[in-house]
Amino acid sequence: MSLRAATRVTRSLSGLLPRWGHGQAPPLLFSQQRNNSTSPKIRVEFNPTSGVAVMHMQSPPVNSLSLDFLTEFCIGLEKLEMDKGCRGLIITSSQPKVFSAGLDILEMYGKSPERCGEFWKAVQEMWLKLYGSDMITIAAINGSSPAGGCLMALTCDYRIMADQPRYTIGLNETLLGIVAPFWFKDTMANTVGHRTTEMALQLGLLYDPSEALNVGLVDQLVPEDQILSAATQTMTKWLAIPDHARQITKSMMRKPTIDRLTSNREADIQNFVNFITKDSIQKSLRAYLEILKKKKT
Ligand SMILES: CCCCCCCCCC/C=C\CC(=O)SCCNC(=O)CCNC(=O)[C@H](O)C(C)(C)COP(=O)(O)OP(=O)(O)OC[C@H]1O[C@@H](n2cnc3c(N)ncnc32)[C@H](O)[C@@H]1OP(=O)(O)O
Repeated sequence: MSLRAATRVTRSLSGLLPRWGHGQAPPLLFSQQRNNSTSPKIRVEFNPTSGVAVMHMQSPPVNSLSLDFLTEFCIGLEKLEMDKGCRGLIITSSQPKVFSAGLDILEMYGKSPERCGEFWKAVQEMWLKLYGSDMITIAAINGSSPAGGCLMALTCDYRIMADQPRYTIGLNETLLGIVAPFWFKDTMANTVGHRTTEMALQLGLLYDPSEALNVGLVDQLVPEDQILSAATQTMTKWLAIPDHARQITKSMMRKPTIDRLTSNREADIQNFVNFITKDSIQKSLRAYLEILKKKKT
């Protein structure tokens, strides 16, 4: 069953699910340990000669954005940002078929409000650091990239996607019964425009690569085995622009969007915590997780 179809089933399933109290975890049916491995979730290769770093996301099975992942990602990004020799960053995945599955649903399910707040702060931090980066950032999207994974790609300066029709990308939050926050919406609207964003967000559209190229969600499609060489070629063009002029221009374009979150950070965390810990939302997330599990059987 496709996830789209599966999500329709979520709605009919939800009435059958048991109720549980606010902030109280229902019985754990899912492995909550999966992302607790101590092996690095990010591998960075930096070439001092070209001034370009490649960040490989390697958090099995699907590079979901857990608190640990986001913390490691931000530390890696900060180190590169502070290195004056590093001018460009390519972000890609080492996991087969998936760029990133988006936010780790297990971080939003059955967790205390405090933990949810800590998690959301890390999501904000990732976006603020990447959207505001002085480096040239290119997403080499070599797999599916729903929701938070799409946000991560949108946050870069340029997106190259593997031309593989079974891969999809988009902000599909509404399909899970959740709402993309205003800064997800702003990031998408800044890329593809208001009308496309309005429709895509309401319908939770996941685009295949050609559709994504058509609406401007990605900038280029290439065969999967050429994705890193294409990203390197594009990087070379961008590196030819004087850094200070490019950085000031980038900041001019992005600052109003960044300021909007920066000046509302605490309220945004509170909104997230209030929303995600609601019984009805927890119920949708639980049903969605069950469907993801059942997909295999
Ligand atoms: C009023 C306004 C207030 C605003 C409040 C804010 C509200 C919250 C906003 C939240 C914003 C963003 C949300 C997200 O990013 S939610 C995540 C959305 N992601 C998805 O829907 C993707 C789901 N996954 C997939 O579609 C597929 O897994 C895949 C990525 C296409 C890969 O397919 P696959 O066939 O290769 O792998 P699959 O068998 O499905 O999965 C392998 C295992 O990974 C688990 N898994 C998949 N995705 C996630 C995930 N996002 N989090 C946690 N775990 C995930 C899956 O369950 C399998 O597990 P297991 O191997 O069976 O144990």
